[in-house]
Amino acid sequence: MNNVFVYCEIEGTTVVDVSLELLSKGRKLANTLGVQLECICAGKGLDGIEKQVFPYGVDKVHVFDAEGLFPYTTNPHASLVVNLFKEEQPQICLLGATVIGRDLGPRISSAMHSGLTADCTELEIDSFEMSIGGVKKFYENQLCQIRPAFGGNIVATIVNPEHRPQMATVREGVMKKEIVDPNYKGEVVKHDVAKYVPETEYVVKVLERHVEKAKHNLKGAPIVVAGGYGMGSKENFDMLFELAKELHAEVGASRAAVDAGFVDHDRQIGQTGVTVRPKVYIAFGISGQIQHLAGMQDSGIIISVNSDPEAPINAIADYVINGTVEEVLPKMIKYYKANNK
Ligand SMILES: Cc1cc2nc3c(=O)[nH]c(=O)nc-3n(C[C@H](O)[C@H](O)[C@H](O)COP(=O)(O)OP(=O)(O)OC[C@H]3O[C@@H](n4cnc5c(N)ncnc54)[C@H](O)[C@@H]3O)c2cc1C
Repeated sequence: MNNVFVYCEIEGTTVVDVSLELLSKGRKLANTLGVQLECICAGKGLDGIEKQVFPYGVDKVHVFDAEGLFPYTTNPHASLVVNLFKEEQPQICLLGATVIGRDLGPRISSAMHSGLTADCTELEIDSFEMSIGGVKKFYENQLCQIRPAFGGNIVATIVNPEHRPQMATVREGVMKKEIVDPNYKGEVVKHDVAKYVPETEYVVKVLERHVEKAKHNLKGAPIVVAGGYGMGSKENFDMLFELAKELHAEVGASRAAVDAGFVDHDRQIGQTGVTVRPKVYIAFGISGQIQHLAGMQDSGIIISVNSDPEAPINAIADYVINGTVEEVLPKMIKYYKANNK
């Protein structure tokens, strides 16, 4: 009872990355609280699904396996989670900030009369004194849901001290996926789906599905070369793609570069884009606003190429090249081309 729960999103019969990342975070939160980590896997043909989640330290996996639970539709999944939560009374529930998580999360929180913080960038356990309705109280071991607010101008810590479960969504790539023990063994509970999902909830039937293949591997690339508004043009971005080819890297961008039409939106890095953690991140003409840093600050080595020695990104960079992209990029391409021969 009062454990930490993660709703695992399943594509076919595979638990998606964002859910595995949340299991890793959930394990740490559960350890701090001294409780168990449980997860929900709902879909079709889920025999052996537990093998995918146990290495992340899951103590109990709730399996709901039935025709009609894959592909995801809102009502049956909301119904099974809410009915399970009424029995289990979790204290925390984490979901991916994905299309599914954004659809499901509010329905669960509304049914449970709880709160939900979307797009958290960090989750911590803390205790504090707080005054609600003029009454001061000490709240122990609360989930602190941290995220940028007011257009990214402040970083807010949101708490939900009076209601349970404390619910948060997190975007893919924000938390780190970490195996606790490849041989970790928990308990598998196979639920009778009909007990949790009345027949009347199957109101939508998916007739056809089209899953787009990712055009690039920005999230998993060991080296990312990213361009900002300082790149100046789409043509200069072509040089970035040329450098990326020599370095076996992927090309990323700031939102200003995307908005200027220099590069496709799916390459945007940051708070409203992809989160990356490459071994090496080279930022060309990126100033380093907080929303951009949110998506790359955990990179191994950060190199900044900027004409402004005072650019904020230089403060977190390991190496700074003070110069224009027009000067520096051709030299780097020439150097790596010569060395790759
Ligand atoms: C709610 C919200 C969400 C956001 N989400 C994101 C997000 O996910 N990702 C993101 O990136 N931004 C995001 N932003 C926008 C963010 O605030 C910044 O506006 C943006 O990151 C700036 O991009 P930039 O650094 O490329 O451009 P600028 O801030 O204009 O910086 C350009 C830099 O290039 C340098 N420069 C200029 N010319 C040259 C040259 N020839 N050679 C070398 N250097 C040069 C300049 O010195 C400067 O440092 C968000 C904003 C809001 C309000």
